[in-house]
Amino acid sequence: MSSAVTLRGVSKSYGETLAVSALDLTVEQGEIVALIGPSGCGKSTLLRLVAGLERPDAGTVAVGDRVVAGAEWVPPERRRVGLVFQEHALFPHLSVGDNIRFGLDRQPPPDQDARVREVLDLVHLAHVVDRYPHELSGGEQQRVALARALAPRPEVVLLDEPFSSLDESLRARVRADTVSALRATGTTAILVTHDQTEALSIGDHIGVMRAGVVEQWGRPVEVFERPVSRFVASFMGDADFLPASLVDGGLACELGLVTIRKDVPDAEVVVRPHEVSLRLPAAGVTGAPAVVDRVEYQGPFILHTVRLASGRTVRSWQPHSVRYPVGTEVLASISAGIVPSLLSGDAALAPTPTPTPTAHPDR
Ligand SMILES: Nc1ncnc2c1ncn2[C@@H]1O[C@H](COP(=O)(O)OP(=O)(O)OP(=O)(O)O)[C@@H](O)[C@H]1O
Repeated sequence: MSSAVTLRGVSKSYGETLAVSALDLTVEQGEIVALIGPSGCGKSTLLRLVAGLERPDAGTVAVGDRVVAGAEWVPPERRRVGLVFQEHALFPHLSVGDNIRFGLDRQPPPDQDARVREVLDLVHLAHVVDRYPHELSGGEQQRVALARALAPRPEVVLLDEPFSSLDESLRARVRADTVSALRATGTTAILVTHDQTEALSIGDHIGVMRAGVVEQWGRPVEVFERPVSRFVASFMGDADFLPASLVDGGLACELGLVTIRKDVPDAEVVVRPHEVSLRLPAAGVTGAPAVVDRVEYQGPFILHTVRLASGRTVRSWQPHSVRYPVGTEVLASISAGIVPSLLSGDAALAPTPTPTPTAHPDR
């Protein structure tokens, strides 16, 4: 598979601020990539560098096989890059059809008309071709913006928080329409988002950015289940950190044995709320004694925060039907089949051999 976008050693500063720092990135053709990271980490700057709205101070940017920044400079309008921003940025005085036709001015008018119909069909908005932007809902405007970006058949579409101005239920629908339009046309896309669920659900790859660099690049499951650092573990979902110590069978945290390896005495264990089981004490039930400290109703789940004997707390999602009142004594353990990530300092350790699922240091 050939690359659609390649960045090599790309840096960009604004005065004293290093927005993007010696960054390497390869996006394959047809992929949807989600970039996520805290505010100010350089996500939008990266998109602007690919679009040609900024020039890199160092490094090269290529779109397809063509270098567009670095040794060469190709202006934005000749990069075959489509843009969709948070603010829909449609021309208010042009109809939907003319907004889309705007980027097709080099094609004969009959071809333009056919393409306008085609891209509006893709986003299920053929019926609004003659309306003006103010006659559309926010979600419709965003889908028209996508149609306009797709119309000239770009090599890559860059989407900068395209759904963030939409309310939650609409966002899910527009997101699904966007993904299916991108997939149907095989268009490569780089999407900037603040929303972890969005990144995990639509990215073929996710780049977790921090301070101008991509701290982890991986498939959603890798980024979520095998974070490379404390930062990624805490940024991509809720995580609690428990110190581990050496016991007879390997390395254990307060919730039980986590690995048979013994070579990392100062490790910490990363546990997420869906990985922690809580059960009421009974014969044959094992786990670390804990007391329910806080209970939050979260719709499909009930988040329980429990205090362990050490005074540390961990969170556990319980199904809708289970709600232990504050003060309930429970036994907490890492759910069967879960292999928690381990940290040494701020860096993750490579995946480790697992203990037998029932092992617990207290029993
Ligand atoms: N035109 C500019 N002039 C000066 N500084 C800038 C400019 N654009 C961005 N920056 C700075 O560069 C850094 C990266 O900004 P960027 O907009 O790329 O971050 P971001 O990750 O997209 O943030 P957000 O999620 O808040 O949109 C920030 O510190 C920002 O203040």
